[in-house]
Amino acid sequence: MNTPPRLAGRELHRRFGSGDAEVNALIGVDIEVPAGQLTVVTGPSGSGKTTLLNLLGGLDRPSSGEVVLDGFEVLSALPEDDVLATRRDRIGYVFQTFGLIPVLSAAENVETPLRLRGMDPTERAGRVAAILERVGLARHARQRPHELSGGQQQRVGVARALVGDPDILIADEPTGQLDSDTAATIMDLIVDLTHERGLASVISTHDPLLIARADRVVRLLDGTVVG
Ligand SMILES: Nc1ncnc2c1ncn2[C@@H]1O[C@H](COP(=O)(O)OP(=O)(O)OP(=O)(O)O)[C@@H](O)[C@H]1O
Repeated sequence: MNTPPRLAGRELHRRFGSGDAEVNALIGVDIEVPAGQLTVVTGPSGSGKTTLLNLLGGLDRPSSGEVVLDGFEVLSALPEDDVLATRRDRIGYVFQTFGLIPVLSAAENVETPLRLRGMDPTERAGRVAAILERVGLARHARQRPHELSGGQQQRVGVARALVGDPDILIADEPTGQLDSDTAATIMDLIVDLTHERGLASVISTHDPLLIARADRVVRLLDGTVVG
């Protein structure tokens, strides 16, 4: 029997607005995001990439269609509290603009999701140290975001996304603010962590060099999959 994909979108439609102002951002999108693979969503500006990632990550709900976990759990139909619990326990998010809290150190930023879970301080400290080491920032743990380069800030972002040991990673244009060399190193890190940890990773990008590193590519145009 085939293993169902960790994360899938089935016949996803998302409409915004109504009447003359109605926008069909997604029109019947199917996507599979298997464990241990990096799936890249690409397409021109306005093609629906952010809308799709927001649905897959439980940050928004489809107008119709389903987001399905492990072949049976319909994330898009769960009550809001259960969506929040799934997001907290199973999904890590990386943002284009890093999303770090300026007054907190790198380690404190990474620790934030563990605090929200109520994890005890000793376990928190161990987990934070381990993931900072893995992303190459052990020596920068006490620095604040403004003391770090863009690439280092995004490493903090990746560490924060993964410190809680999620099995799904969602990243919307994670390298959009970075120069091309730095973007490549962040992409390599995401690819390696995806394979090491068996993550079902889905990221959006315009960058052809980054698309080339994907295990799977989904191309969007005007809200539909074109290849
Ligand atoms: N909240 C919203 N209200 C109205 N229209 C929206 C909303 N969010 C997205 N859209 C529209 O849906 C379409 C898809 O937008 P989306 O942001 O998903 O595209 P994208 O491929 O991520 O673009 P970019 O590469 O520029 O980030 C666009 O026409 C956009 O204007």
